[in-house]
Amino acid sequence: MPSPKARSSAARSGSVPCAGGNGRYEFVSLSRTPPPHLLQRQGSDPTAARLRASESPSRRRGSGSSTSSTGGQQLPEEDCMKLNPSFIGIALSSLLAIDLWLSKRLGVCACEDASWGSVRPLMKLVEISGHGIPWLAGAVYCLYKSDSAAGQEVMLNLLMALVLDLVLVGMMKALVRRRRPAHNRMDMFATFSVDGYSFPSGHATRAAMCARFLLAHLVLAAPLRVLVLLWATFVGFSRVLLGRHHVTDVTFGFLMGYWQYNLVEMLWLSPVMLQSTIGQLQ
Ligand SMILES: CC(C)=CCC/C(C)=C/CC/C(C)=C/COP(=O)(O)O
Repeated sequence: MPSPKARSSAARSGSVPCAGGNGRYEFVSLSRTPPPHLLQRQGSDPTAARLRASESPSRRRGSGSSTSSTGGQQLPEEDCMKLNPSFIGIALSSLLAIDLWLSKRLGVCACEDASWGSVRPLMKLVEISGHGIPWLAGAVYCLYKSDSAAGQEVMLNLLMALVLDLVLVGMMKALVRRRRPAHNRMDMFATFSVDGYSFPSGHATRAAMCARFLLAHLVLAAPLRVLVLLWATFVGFSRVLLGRHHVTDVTFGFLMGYWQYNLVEMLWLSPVMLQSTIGQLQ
């Protein structure tokens, strides 16, 4: 075995230890051509195979053929590519690892025994405030009760926005099929089958979209506008605290909800348009 000192100097010089035929370790430089006796052994040595695989693609291409020939062994190019992860691949798996770790650390209300388990009932109230059913019921009730054409128009479009949100989030969840965090307890009120999936958070999309909708179409005093923004933020944050979602599910949910409001504005249903559509149908 090399001494720790030998190992650290090897790391500095860009060389790696490799088991020699007599059981002793020898050092091979990654930047220089290995001596012939080692080249021969690399053909069947797994350590050497890893070294070849981690060689940069440009160096491999430099060999002038679609196969790398080292020590007389022909190695298919695709095999090397599989073992040599791209920068984007490494960045994505690092982000995923941070996401899993952070989501687990923040899931402090995931059950009653968790560190903030006592506030779980309060978090579940926040969860209900962002659920689809109260929002749909509220929009239908306000549409029915509204006696002005402008009020009816706004409520009709809110209803359309809520249905659009359910459809888009359902499609996205079915497409991505990311599992909810392992520490989540599936005790949610009224869910669809796709709600078994985690990405994106439907509560976060709805909170972001409805907050934008209310701020744009209701005349609210400044403290109420701040309250709407705080509510939307808290709904998203509570998803992670309850252990329902990963941080990235909520972040993406907010972005998607923000964008969904743009779509609602584009598809805005006006009374004139509705009348002409109904006229065409008759
Ligand atoms: C009228 C009707 C069919 C309403 C359906 C409303 C409904 C069940 C919405 C699902 C809301 C929900 C549980 C979304 C999941 O949110 P995440 O934040 O956990 O993704």
